[in-house]
Amino acid sequence: MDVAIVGATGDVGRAICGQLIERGELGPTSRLQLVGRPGGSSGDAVHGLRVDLIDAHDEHAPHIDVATRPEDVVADVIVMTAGRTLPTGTGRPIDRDRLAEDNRLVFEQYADAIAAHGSGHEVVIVVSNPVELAVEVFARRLGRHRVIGMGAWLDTLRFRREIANTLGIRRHRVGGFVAGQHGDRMVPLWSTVRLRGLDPDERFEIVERLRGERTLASFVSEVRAAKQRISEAPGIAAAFSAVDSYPPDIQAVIRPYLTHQSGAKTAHGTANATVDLVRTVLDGRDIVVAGQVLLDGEIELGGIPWRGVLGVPVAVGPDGWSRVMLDELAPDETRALWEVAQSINESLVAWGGGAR
Ligand SMILES: NC(=O)c1ccc[n+]([C@@H]2O[C@H](COP(=O)([O-])OP(=O)(O)OC[C@H]3O[C@@H](n4cnc5c(N)ncnc54)[C@H](O)[C@@H]3O)[C@@H](O)[C@H]2O)c1
Repeated sequence: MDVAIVGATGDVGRAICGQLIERGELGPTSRLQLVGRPGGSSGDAVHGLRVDLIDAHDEHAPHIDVATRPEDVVADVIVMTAGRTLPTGTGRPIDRDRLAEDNRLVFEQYADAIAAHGSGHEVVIVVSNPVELAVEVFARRLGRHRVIGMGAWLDTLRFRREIANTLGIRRHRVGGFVAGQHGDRMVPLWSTVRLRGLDPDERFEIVERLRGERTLASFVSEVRAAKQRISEAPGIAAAFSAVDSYPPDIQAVIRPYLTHQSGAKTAHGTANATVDLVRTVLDGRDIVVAGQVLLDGEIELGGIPWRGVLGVPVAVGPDGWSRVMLDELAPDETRALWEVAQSINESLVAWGGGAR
């Protein structure tokens, strides 16, 4: 199987290339295509990146080649990680509208080229922000089931890690999903949390303790207040310490926010979640992950079959996602998901993404 990384020379793109090879997801008979921007600095840098990756991993590297035109992108799985990112630096405002304006053209350029020149079977994993806009643009051109945004899976892994960390166990013992919009408007689905090795009563008791009296009705305002408080910390180390005092779902939003703001960005965690999804597609079996997908009535929100991009648990296999895997949710979860879903559709219209 072949994988293409659009935006390979960016921070996230490089980390994905490294992890794909180091984790052994692409054997010597596979192909890794590094895609750079025609005329941009990445158009030159992809050639250098290719040599550097071969230098590092010659014994087990896949065949690595380069493309600098959207119409030359060829692979079974295409990872979209090109485009502008949110600025780093503490206290910098987050302007998603501006990001959407800049990146929409990049998304359209690649989506149009893949629709015109591709095999018709590629699965696209979207990393670039705003994830919801990119999913909308690619899904409308390539077909809904072949496009998965990885933001909900990254949010899910962060939520599981914060729960695991609070309990002093490893992340692989924690199950459960995050839905909604990637980032601040994620919806942590506490009702889906599972703890390996514990029976339902024990789990219920632990979740109650971790969560306290809170419901998702206060989640957005809690995140806002937490961000404000950590921004007032006397330094970055103090700000990271302050994060430890919050419940796991709030930590899952503000710790990566602070990581990005610190200037370190979140390239390795993002790459890990992306490579998970690539492996899931290459694996050949249906596996349940969370992802941003374009829904066409698969779930009901606000009493109507919902249409629009939303992060939900989905079964993913070699042809993309096939089914939404949501059992009955708690009332506060349904409500939060509905509010977020409406807000995403409004944003997509404002960003010219063409939500129905
Ligand atoms: N979904 C997530 O969880 C998540 C997490 C982190 C970053 N991101 C997003 O991923 C994207 C990349 O982040 P980064 O930190 O690697 O940014 P970066 O600035 O380091 O890299 C972006 C890369 O995209 C390339 N690029 C820009 N336009 C291009 C085009 N038309 N064709 C090919 N390449 C092009 C640039 O040359 C650069 O190499 C951003 O949109 C960022 O917001 C998403």
